[in-house]
Amino acid sequence: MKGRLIYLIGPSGSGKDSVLEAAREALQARGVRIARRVITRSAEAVGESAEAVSHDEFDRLEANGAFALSWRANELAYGIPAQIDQWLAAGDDVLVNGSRGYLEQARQRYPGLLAVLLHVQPEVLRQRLLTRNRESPEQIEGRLARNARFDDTLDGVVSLDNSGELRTTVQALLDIIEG
Ligand SMILES: Nc1ncnc2c1ncn2[C@@H]1O[C@H](COP(=O)(O)OP(=O)(O)O)[C@@H](O)[C@H]1O
Ligand SMILES: O=P(O)(O)OC[C@H]1O[C@H](OP(=O)(O)OP(=O)(O)O)[C@H](O)[C@@H]1O
Repeated sequence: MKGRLIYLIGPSGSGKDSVLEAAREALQARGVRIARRVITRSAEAVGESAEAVSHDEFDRLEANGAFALSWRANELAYGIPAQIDQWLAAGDDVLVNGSRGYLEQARQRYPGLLAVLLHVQPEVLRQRLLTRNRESPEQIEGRLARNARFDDTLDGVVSLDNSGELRTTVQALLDIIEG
């Protein structure tokens, strides 16, 4: 039986990376694989959950079919390694840190995907982006402005609130996955 693609999305700063890291052990214990993204972001700004490459290297990888999914946003390019198709074919569930803007394309390739939309209250979101201190103030404003395009427009997604404690969100995510 084929595995299920779990496609975690939400505004920049809503906590996708944090939730993935906090849930990593529990997910692995349940046999859920977590895809490591490839991103054209500077190496210092990428942790365990992503690999940094140059724009040229990204384009080369993409042209060579290295990605199951790839998209561009926030002046960056993001790729999900093609290896996830082997995991899914072997029957494993796979969790990816996805993009709202790319949801429909992802659905076309993986019709049965489970989309989980992380959200936090707007004032909390701005504060978290500022506290994270990874982007410039202009880039933060750009990311907040990008959200307006997605308000209430995402069909067929399960909502997951991350306004409170991380461990509460992790438990709720595990509940969603276990259905
Ligand atoms: N539940 C939470 N409570 C408090 N801070 C959080 C919570 N979730 C995430 N954060 C913080 O918010 C910031 C953005 O989280 P991050 O995981 O980088 O978001 P994303 O990957 O969606 O952009 C980080 O500084 C992170 O430590
Ligand atoms: O279409 P959107 O839903 O707006 O998503 C666009 C991209 O922004 C986020 O990544 P980003 O590199 O910004 O990671 P971050 O969320 O950790 O900031 C998200 O994971 C997507 O890759």
